[in-house]
Amino acid sequence: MQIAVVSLFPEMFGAVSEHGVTGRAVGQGLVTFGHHNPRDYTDDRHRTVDDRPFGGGPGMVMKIAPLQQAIAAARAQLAPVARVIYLSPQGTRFDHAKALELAQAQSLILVAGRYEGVDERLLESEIDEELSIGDYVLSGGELAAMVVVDAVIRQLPGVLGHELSALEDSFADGLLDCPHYTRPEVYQGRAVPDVLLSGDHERIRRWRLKQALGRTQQRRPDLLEGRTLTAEEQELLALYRQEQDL
Ligand SMILES: O=C(NCc1ccc(CNCc2ncc[nH]2)cc1)c1csc2nc[nH]c(=O)c12
Repeated sequence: MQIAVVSLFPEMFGAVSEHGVTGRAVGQGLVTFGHHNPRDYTDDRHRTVDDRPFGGGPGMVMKIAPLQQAIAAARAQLAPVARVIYLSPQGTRFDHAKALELAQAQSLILVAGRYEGVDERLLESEIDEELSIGDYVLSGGELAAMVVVDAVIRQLPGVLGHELSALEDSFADGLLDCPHYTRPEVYQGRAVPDVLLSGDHERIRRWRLKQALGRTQQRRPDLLEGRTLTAEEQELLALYRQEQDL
């Protein structure tokens, strides 16, 4: 997959392109990662990328031309059909389904805004879709773009160790994750649940599924609404509630 970002702060993206699983994917060439700074496409001495809003009001708006030229440069570098996404508080909510969908694309161009946003005519002429990562106010689109990059790269074949880990990623099957433990077996008087030390893999599988179901119901009941529970899951959830005196 080819990814290009259009941003005034390209150096921010090192967080995903130079570290961890995503950094390794870039290093291995599973993903190519480029960036284009609209400031490099300005033609005035002050390299102006923003201007005051028509109609007045606070803040500044990003000018069309530098963005459009940066996007054109990105298009020129990528495979012909690139999906162009603008990260925006006005966008549709990014989720796992969208990450899976974007992972099918041959190339992605992610446009991150600053200031109050971009001239609407840029959106009309260049952007295929707008994505938000949630209902809170960020200082720009870069962090949101990195969230999208990380979630999408993880879904590419060959990126994660054994394929199963992507499937086991409980968001993939709509549940929150179970608790995790590692050495020591007792830490400051707190012991690891015996079941995990039992070596009984079926018992461990059931315990983990019970915990995932119970925690999902307690913390994110909305995730269970769209999900039919198997007979085993219903049984385990009932057990969890008994154990928690729910
Ligand atoms: O560029 C982003 N944010 C910068 C930003 C933040 C606030 C405003 C000002 N909005 C005024 C307003 N809001 C409602 C009515 N009027 C403009 C731009 C961003 C990209 S994706 C994303 N996902 C979640 N949160 C985000 O902030 C983002």
